[in-house]
Amino acid sequence: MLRIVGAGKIFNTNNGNTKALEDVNLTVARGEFVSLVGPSGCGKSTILNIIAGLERASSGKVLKEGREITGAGPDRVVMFQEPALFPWLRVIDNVEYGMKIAGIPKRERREKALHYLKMVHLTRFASSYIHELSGGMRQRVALARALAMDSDILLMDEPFAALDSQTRSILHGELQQIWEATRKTIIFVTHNVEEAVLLADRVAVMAANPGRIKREFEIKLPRPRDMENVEFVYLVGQIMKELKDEVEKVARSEFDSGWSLKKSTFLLSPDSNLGGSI
Ligand SMILES: Nc1ncnc2c1ncn2[C@@H]1O[C@H](COP(=O)(O)OP(=O)(O)OP(=O)(O)O)[C@@H](O)[C@H]1O
Repeated sequence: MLRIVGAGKIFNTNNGNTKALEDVNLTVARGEFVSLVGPSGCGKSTILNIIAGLERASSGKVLKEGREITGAGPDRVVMFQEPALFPWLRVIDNVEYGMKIAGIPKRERREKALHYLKMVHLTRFASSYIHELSGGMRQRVALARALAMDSDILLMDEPFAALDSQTRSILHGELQQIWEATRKTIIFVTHNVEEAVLLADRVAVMAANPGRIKREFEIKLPRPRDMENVEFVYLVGQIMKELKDEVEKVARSEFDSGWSLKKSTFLLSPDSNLGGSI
């Protein structure tokens, strides 16, 4: 069980202090898949970084199995939008890299790397270099590398945002299979409400200025989920509605006066991906 208890975060910058998070409370059960959605700048990445131990909360705390997280650890792995792979290493060596740093013996890490490359269907490309792969394949290498660390928590920060919708859809399928096979706890940040509802057990909607959790939606639809299912569409609509005020609030503070967000722009965006707006 992972518990964020009353977490706040203040960044001190040259332009003064930014209150990025205030009183964030979130509990994630072992093996649960939780998505975080919210307007741009509401602190989604900051929450992931605090859980990862890459940032310290200014107030409150994060507990994992009752123990306070005070720094980074191999039990929590982060996966970013840009896969950050080493171009001079082959695919297999990229997957092995973290294990090598962790001091895992060569034979064991090779076996594990092959196991996870198989899971992301990239065995054939084990000896390829990164520039020879498409964006989707690179992100699958990053996923294999993250899985190979054997962490029990996978923190994913908009991992598929840069991919085209077909590739993203394939990766959704793979991620669901992997999650079902490994039962890792996943916290998944996305701007795409459909993606959140498709994958998660629970969607936490955040508010901005300061960042906090506004509402949580349990997604009880059976898997694999059908995006055209009436209940699916209804849930996406409900979450979008919850977000709309927040997105408007942020947009108003960022745009000129007189700006307004048309309802149609918001609800009818092609794949519920509100891009930079949320
Ligand atoms: N290292 C930092 N130093 C100063 N301010 C920061 C730092 N990191 C984040 N912030 C600020 O904290 C707030 C939350 O940022 P964060 O990146 O967590 O939001 P986000 O919801 O992930 O945004 P987006 O959806 O645009 O990626 C923003 O106002 C941001 O400018």
